[in-house]
Amino acid sequence: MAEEVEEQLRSVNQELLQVEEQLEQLLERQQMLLEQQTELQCLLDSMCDSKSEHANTIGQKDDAADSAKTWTGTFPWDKEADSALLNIFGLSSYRTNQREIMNALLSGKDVVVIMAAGGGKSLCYQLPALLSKGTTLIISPLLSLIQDQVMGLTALGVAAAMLTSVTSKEEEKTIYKSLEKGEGELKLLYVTPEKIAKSKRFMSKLEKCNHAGRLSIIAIDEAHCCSQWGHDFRPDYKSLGILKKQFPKVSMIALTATATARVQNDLREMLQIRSCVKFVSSVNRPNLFYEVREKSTNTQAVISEIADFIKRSYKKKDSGIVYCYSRKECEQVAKELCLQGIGAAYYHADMEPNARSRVHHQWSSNKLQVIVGTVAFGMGINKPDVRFVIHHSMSKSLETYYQESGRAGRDGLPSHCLLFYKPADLPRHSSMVFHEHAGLANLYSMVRFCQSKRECRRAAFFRHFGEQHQDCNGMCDNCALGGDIAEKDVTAHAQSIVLLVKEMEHCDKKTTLLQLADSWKSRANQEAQGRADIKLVKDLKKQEVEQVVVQLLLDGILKEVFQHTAYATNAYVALGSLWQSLIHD
Ligand SMILES: Nc1ncnc2c1ncn2[C@@H]1O[C@H](COP(=O)(O)OP(=O)(O)OP(=O)(O)O)[C@@H](O)[C@H]1O
Repeated sequence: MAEEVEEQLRSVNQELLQVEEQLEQLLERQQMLLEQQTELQCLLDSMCDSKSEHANTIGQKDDAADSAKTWTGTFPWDKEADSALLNIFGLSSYRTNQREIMNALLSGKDVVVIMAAGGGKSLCYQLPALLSKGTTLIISPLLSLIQDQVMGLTALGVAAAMLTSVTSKEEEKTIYKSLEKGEGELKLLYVTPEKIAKSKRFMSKLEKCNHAGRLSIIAIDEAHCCSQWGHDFRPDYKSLGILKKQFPKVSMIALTATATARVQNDLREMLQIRSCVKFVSSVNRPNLFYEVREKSTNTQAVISEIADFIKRSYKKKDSGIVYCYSRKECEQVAKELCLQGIGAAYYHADMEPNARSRVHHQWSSNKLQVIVGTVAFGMGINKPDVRFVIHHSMSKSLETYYQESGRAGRDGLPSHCLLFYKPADLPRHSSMVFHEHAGLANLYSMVRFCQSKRECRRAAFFRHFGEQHQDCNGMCDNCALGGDIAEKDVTAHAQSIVLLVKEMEHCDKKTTLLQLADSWKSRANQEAQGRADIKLVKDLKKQEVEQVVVQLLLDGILKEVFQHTAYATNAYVALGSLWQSLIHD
């Protein structure tokens, strides 16, 4: 009798365990669906926004949704603006939306600008700053970016200054006098967001400047840094919401090259400019050719392929950038490229600032053909004639990749963006971004881009940024060469990989992505001995098995889990919530 009860108890316990497991899986699935729901709602909102913007152009009046068309007419400052454009900036005409943005801003509107890398965002606040009475405040995330801008403006004879960690006490005094008492001319003042977040003294001077009617415009550069959903969230940007509260009458302009619908909504919310005028230019860069190549597991072979590509395609030694994942890789790749006769030098955050700016300067002045950098070689690069950007490893998100590759061809001439991808690069990336908000989701969108052998690369960008599809004109590998793909049905392989993980989990064994691919391949080959139905396994190369595993991760059938050791975060593979449907299909 007791044995029977014990047996029943065991069975109930077992079923309870299964129920708990299923509950956990359902909760995860719920979380994933909730995130998707928010994402889709944002996308829908932004579509409605642009619909009402369109309605506005054909006659309906809606203050919150003005369109570019509203801002094309004649304005009192036209003459003065045209003259400053030519005589100060040396430019003969406006680029798309620049004039309209200026008109909206000078009419007292708050403005959000999404404009592709190299589109000419700076002019959108610099020109209005010169036409306005008083000082324009610009918040920008990086010291180097600020230094470049102030140097450029000063060379044009514009009264620009910055308040940063490298500003001398003397300069600071002059700037504060100008803000407080209007002494001396100060048209543009650049600060980092920390100044707004942490300096009460600065905020009180700004208050006085505004009180005297001398704070004309507030510009937020790289505004995607406001959003946790963006690829480069900066906590100090969170405090910028105070600006609209404190200076409600001062027009604000927020600018970025990349913002999904969700990021756009987020930054409008954060900056308290919900009823702003939005100017969204296309993310399309028609002159860039996008290509993803399979990356060899042999380090030397990858570098040789990069060197061959550069030597064969750019006989005139045109400028280029090679992005690497780590500082060590940067140094190694630069050294190898030099050995293969290419003028290259590395650039990363571990270098002396002087050495870094020397390398940057040599490259900018064409004394050096290739700069091999980490992400530290980032914002503020405005060399127009970069003919190629090569990624030795993928970026951590599609937005980051769009920005980095977008440094090619800012002059509008044909340029090449080449990315080397191998599935084995995923684990080190994922353990790096795991702690970031939406880090894994952003990384997976990058991996989807790399894994795809069919979809137009541009279409992936359009979808990601919620934009309508435009013709690629054969300017990506999948459109240009898409016909030659050999298809393999890997359903059976995928199912047996999932079963292997299930078995491992049952025995409480952990496995990394690469170990899993390895152990599955050797086991499957053993099983295949003498069995016709699983012969296919032998057809798969190791990289292809890894690709199948990665695809299972992207589809949520497998998931990455992370564990801390004393030294590192290790990524393991576990079963995701959809495994049952895969097994039972
Ligand atoms: N109207 C114009 N006519 C010709 N060139 C222009 C015009 N406006 C801007 N440019 C040039 O385009 C280049 C890019 O401008 P800017 O640095 O403002 O781009 P950006 O949109 O801020 O790019 P990023 O996001 O990469 O920083 C600069 O060299 C600038 O002088």
